Amino acid sequence: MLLLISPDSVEEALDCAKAAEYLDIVDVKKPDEGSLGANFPWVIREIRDAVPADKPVSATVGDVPYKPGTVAQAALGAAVSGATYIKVGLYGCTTPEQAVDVMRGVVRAVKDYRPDAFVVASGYADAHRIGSVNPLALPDIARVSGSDAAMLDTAVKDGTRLFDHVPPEVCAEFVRLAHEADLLAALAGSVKVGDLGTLTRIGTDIVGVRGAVCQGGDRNTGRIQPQLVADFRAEMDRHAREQSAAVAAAS
Ligand SMILES: O=C[C@H](O)COP(=O)(O)O
Repeated sequence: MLLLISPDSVEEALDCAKAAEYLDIVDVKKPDEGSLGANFPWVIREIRDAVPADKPVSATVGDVPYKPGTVAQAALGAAVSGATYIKVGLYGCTTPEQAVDVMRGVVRAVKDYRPDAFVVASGYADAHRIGSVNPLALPDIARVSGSDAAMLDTAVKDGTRLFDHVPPEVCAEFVRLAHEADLLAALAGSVKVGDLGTLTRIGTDIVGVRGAVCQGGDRNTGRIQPQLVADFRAEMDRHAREQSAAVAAAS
């Protein structure tokens, strides 16, 4: 499982850089503009310059409306600014057809510019609260649009968490559908260390976190702490070892 960490500024990205050996992807966002709020192009560029070259930089394009042209242009902006993972939060899409429209535009805009870029179609575990597409529709939206990964995060950061809205067995189905479509499955939403056993067991490919590695567990007022990133990774590695041992014992 890969660890994606979301700093909200160049300063926090520098703290991520101190913990670079423990994380896999640095994800640029602007939490005060929403769960997948987009940051400025110059911030993406500065963060790209600040973190080690072998760590991919991801950028969120926003909690986007159903406006395929607008979103495609914004996604290209993130790629031009140095992001190689482009994450789109399909907030304003109420049907899978609308979501596919948006993601097709993003895939074309991004991959025409940079064929090796990685496009992530993100929905929301708490989609029922915002009238957005059903979480289990995301793998097919990603497949049909030519995206590389399907993701779930939470739209409303009010202390409720991924598993409060999409229980583990439904997350497992999400992962299964993504793998069946040859996509990576990414899960986030106030994930805590205690969730790592389940996320590992169901085969999650990427776990995205912010709050869990911020001081006091607070994604808004706390800053990312390199030691908390190291601790989180240690738990991920422990669960991965236990999972491998269990699989070996069962075979
Ligand atoms: O993409 C990951 C998100 O930033 C998760 O943030 P969170 O762990 O505070 O919900």
